[in-house]
Amino acid sequence: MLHITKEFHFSASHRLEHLPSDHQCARLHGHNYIIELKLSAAPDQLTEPGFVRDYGDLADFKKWLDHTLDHRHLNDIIEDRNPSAENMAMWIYDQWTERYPELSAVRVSETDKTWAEYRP
Ligand SMILES: Nc1nc2c(c(=O)[nH]1)N=C([C@H](O)[C@H](O)COP(=O)(O)OP(=O)(O)OP(=O)(O)O)CN2
Ligand SMILES: [Zn+2]
Repeated sequence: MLHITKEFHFSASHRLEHLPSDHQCARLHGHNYIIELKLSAAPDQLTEPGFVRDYGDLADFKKWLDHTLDHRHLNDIIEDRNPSAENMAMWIYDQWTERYPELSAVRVSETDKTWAEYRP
């Protein structure tokens, strides 16, 4: 298998529910998020130029990210689940798997030390 990844950045606020009230993440705070999309294909499925998919095709995702999540309060956008990094990774995967059938994983970083990954 061949795998490609591209990373995207946005900033947003959130507040995590179901945590003890003294947990720091129960309070309103923000992150400079990094999202990584991973796309995969078998060698015989590469496009003629030898791509899993042209990185440039992911411009749609960047536009959506800027419009939907950048400088927003995530609790207002992702209404059906707590906006943890894990839930964000699953939510983004579900929104984009139809548009990019080669999508194999979504990774979400909230801080420079943490990553959550969804790989169905
Ligand atoms: N498994 C998860 N744990 C935590 C999540 C999450 O989404 N999934 N989210 C948070 C907070 O929103 C935030 O990311 C804080 O993370 P944390 O690493 O605990 O915070 P710090 O940067 O302050 O950690 P230091 O160890 O002090 O650098 C919390 N947990
Ligand atoms: Zn947080």
